[in-house]
Parts: sequence; structure tokens; C-alpha cells
Amino acid sequence: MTKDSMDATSAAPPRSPDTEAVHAGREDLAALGLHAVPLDLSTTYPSPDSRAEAARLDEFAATGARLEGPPVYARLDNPTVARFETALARLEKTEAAVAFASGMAALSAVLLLRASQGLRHVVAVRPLYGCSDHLLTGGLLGTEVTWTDPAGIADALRPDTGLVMVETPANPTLAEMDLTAVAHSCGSVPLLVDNTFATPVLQRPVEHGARIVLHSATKYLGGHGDVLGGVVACDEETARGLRRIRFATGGVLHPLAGYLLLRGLSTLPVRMRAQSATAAELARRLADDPRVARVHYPALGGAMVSFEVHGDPHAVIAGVRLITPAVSLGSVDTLIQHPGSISHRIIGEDDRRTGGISEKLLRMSVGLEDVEDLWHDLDAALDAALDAASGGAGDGVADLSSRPPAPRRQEPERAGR
Ligand code: MET
Repeated sequence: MTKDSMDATSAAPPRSPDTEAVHAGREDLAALGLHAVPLDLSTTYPSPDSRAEAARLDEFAATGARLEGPPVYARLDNPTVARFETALARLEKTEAAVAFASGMAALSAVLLLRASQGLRHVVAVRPLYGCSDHLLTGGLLGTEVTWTDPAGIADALRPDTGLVMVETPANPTLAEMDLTAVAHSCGSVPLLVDNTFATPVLQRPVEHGARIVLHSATKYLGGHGDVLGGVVACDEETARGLRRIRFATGGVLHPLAGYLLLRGLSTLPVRMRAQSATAAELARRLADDPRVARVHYPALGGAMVSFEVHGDPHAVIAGVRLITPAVSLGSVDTLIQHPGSISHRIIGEDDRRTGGISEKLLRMSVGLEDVEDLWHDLDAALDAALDAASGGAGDGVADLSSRPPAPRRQEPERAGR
């Protein structure tokens, strides 16, 4: 290789997210003589030089920096999980990422880190995922929350505010907010954005001024409904604090989960594009449908659609045959759930109302099935819901005379709150 061609290589443009999704965190594989990622299930590592290990442990305790060489013990670090962290950080365009056993373990670690720095107050905007709301509202980790709307963030900040937390598009209403404006309102207080629904394919919050990005990795990052995990993408200084919290509290991601999440990332961009296209089409059809009162679909796009029905939402859940009636989201198959009964049950009806979560609302995570097959299933379930509401026989045959008058044609509701 000539010097010129080496220079050209080192000046290579940043890789596209599609390429990073397949290659980030795996750059050393060829040198190792491997193609697939090695899965290291070790809980401990041989360390014949105790003095050197003591020095390495002191270094980790003092700084939280990742150890060079073997991790000593699996609660400190794991090489397979580290590959997933590297890849996710690359996709979110952050310096680092720290993985946890679940999204809730990840959020807990951020709250504990800020509380350990004497910053126990959190400003947050509803709606958030129900358990995030519950963790903040209940003060279970000794934090105190002030709920506000995006316009009220600056006024809600206090000297002991350690974090501003938002989720956009939000779970379950898909409400969106202007992240750049929100980040500006936070001043020097770090803004945490739950980016689970958008994924870095559609939105990279740090490009808008957020400092911390949270994912339930269980959802789109894993993508197949078979792995539970959480991850925080952030600057290296925050990551060091989070690694120390993770070591102390033990909410580590299992290496097999790290392996599956890295594998899931490979197809994240293509899954998101395909699932989003189908979701947008279903949102359009639902918005045109007289059995549906209101449709929520993000201006940002994405594979989540929420809608409110005129009939009984529970009958829609009971009526689907192809779509799986289950909580969670982000899998290759389509799921539907009633937030008032499951994902947001724990926060109670009043707080759901404050967050704009109607008891008629259904939340659907659109998968990779054919759009006509999905529509056929939804169509029958919506008929069943109307039958149930009107006390009909529920034979699944549409009786147009029993339907409420068709509302004005609506566009899927986008953005705003
Ligand atoms: C335990 S309920 C919810 C799981 C998941 N976070 C969801 O929103 O579906």
C-alpha cells in the first residue's frame, strides 16, 4: 500500500449506520481468525499475579474505566457484552455505552449515579413507559420527581436537579417533542432521552443536545422477542460512573444476551425500515376507518401505531388471531396490548389521564408480516369490538347498521402533545 493510499484510508468518511450495524464491535474478528462473534460465558478469569490484579481493581474502583485485559470477574465486564456496547455507542454516536440486565436496571443505574452525586431531583415529562413513571413517582431509589411539560422544564429545575427525563416518541401515546428545544431548556442539567421506540435508525438524541440515551434493548435492538436487556449510551465520564454502579449493584447483562443483542443490531436498520413502512400504511387505514376514533402515529415514523377505538378495546385484544395479544414491542412479529391494563397499569388511572393515555387506547408494535394479512386480522378484530360494544352476537360479521356514524376522515395524529 502506498503512503497516499494509506492516507486515503485513514481519511475515510464515517461509515453509514447500515454499515456500522453489521461491523461495529466486530473489527478484530478477522485478526482473531473468526467470522462469528465469540461468546464468552466465563464468570471468572485466571489471575496468577494477585498484586497486578489488586492494582487493576484499584484502578477500576477509582475511575470506572474499562480494564485492559481479562475482566477479573463477570460483574465487572464481559468481552461479548462489550462488543454490543461498542456497536450501540457507534450507532447512537456517543463515546460509550453501558449495558444492563434490563431497561429498568439501566434507568436505575442512572438515577443512582446522580443521587450518589447529591443530585436527587428529576424533572420529567409524561408520558413515559409505565414502570419508568412508577420508579420516579414512587421515589423507590430515593429520588424526587417534578412532572412538567416541555415548556415547563426550565422553571422546574432546582439546584439539586440531576436529570431531565423524556421519552419521544413516547410510550404509549407516541407523542413527540422538539428535542433540540428541550435540550436547550435543560441548561447544564443532563437530558436523558428514552430512545427505545425511535432507535438510532430514526433519531440520535445526542445530535439534538441530549447527554444520555436510554434503551430497553429488549425491544428493537434485540428485535426478536427473545432477549431482555437495557443500555445507556453516553459520554465516557458518565459511562465510568455507570460501570461502577453496575459493579456495585450487579444488574449486569448476561453474555448470551449481549451476543443476541449484537446479532440483533445487524438487522436493525432493515427491520426498522420494513416495519415502519407497514406501520405507516396501517396507521393510514386506521385513520380512514369509522370504527376507530383516533390514531397516533409519529411524524418521525417508526413501527409503533396507537389508536383509540369506538368499541371495546379489550374485545380487539381478544379478537386478533394473527397478531399476538401481548405486551412488549419491537419484535419481528406484530404485538398489540392495552396500556391501561398492562404497560401503564402500575401508574393508576389519574396519572394515565395526565399523560394523555385514554382507557380506549391500544398500542400496536408492527412486525414484518405482510400488510394485507395484518389488516385482515385487525379488520376482523375491530368488528368484534363493535359487536361487543353493541351487545351483538360477536360472529365476526360486520353489521354496518350497528356502527356509529362515521367521524370526519382523519389524518393519523402526528407529533405535539
Ligand atoms: C411489564 S409491562 C411493559 C413492557 C414494555 N416496556 C412495554 O412497554 O411494553
